[in-house]
Amino acid sequence: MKSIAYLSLGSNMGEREAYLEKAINILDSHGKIEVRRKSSIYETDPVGFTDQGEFLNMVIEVRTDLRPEILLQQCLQVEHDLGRKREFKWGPRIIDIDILLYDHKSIDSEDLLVPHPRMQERAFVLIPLLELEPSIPHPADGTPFNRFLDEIPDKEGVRLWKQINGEDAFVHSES
Ligand SMILES: Nc1ncnc2c1ncn2[C@@H]1O[C@H](COP(=O)(O)OP(=O)(O)OP(=O)(O)O)[C@@H](O)[C@H]1O
Ligand SMILES: Nc1nc2c(c(=O)[nH]1)N=C(CO)CN2
Repeated sequence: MKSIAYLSLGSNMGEREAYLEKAINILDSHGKIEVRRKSSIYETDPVGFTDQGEFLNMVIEVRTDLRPEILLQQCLQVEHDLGRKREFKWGPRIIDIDILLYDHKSIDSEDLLVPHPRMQERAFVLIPLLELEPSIPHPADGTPFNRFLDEIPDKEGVRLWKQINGEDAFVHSES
C-alpha cells in the first residue's frame, strides 16, 4: 500500500530555486516517488546559525511505497547528486531535504526521526506544510500543527516568495 509523506526542502546557496526544482525532478524521476503537491516557495531568514544567506523553503507531498528508511536514503542521494557538501551543522547548503511526516507514524531509529524533531519550532517548515494541509495533526498526540505555529512569536522571517498553485510550480511567468 502506498504511503503519503511530507518533505521539507531548503536551499541558501547559488541558484536556490533551480536546486529546489532539480531536487523535485530527481525525486520524481525514478518512478518510486510521486510528487503530488508542492507548496509555494518562501524566502526565509536563517534560523540557528544566522550569519548566512536567506533560504528558499518549501514543502512537498509525495506518495510512495518506499519504506521510510529507503525514502531517507533517496533524499540523501539527491542531496549528494546535486553536490551538497556537509560543512557544518546548520550551515549554508545548496539543498537540504528532510522527511517531516510519513503517514501517521512515529519513527525513532538510529538514522531517522519522524516527525522531524525540530519541525514544530520552525515557521519555515510549518507555514508551507499548513498551506498544503491546514489541519494536519502531530501523530504522537493529535495536536494540530497550526497550534505549534501559533506559539512561534516571530513569523516575519518567512515571506511568500513565489506562489505556487499545485502543479504550476516552476513555470516562470516573468519575461
Ligand atoms: N526526519 C529526518 N529527515 C531527514 N534526515 C533525518 C531525519 N531524522 C534524522 N535524520 C538524520 O539527519 C541527517 C541529516 O542531517 P543534516 O546534516 O541534513 O541536518 P541539518 O539539516 O543540518 O539539521 P536539521 O536536522 O536540524 O534540519 C541524516 O543523515 C539523517 O540520518
Ligand atoms: N530559514 C531556514 N533556516 C534554516 C534551515 C532552513 O531550511 N531554512 N535549515 C537549517 C538546517 O536544516 C537551519 N536553519
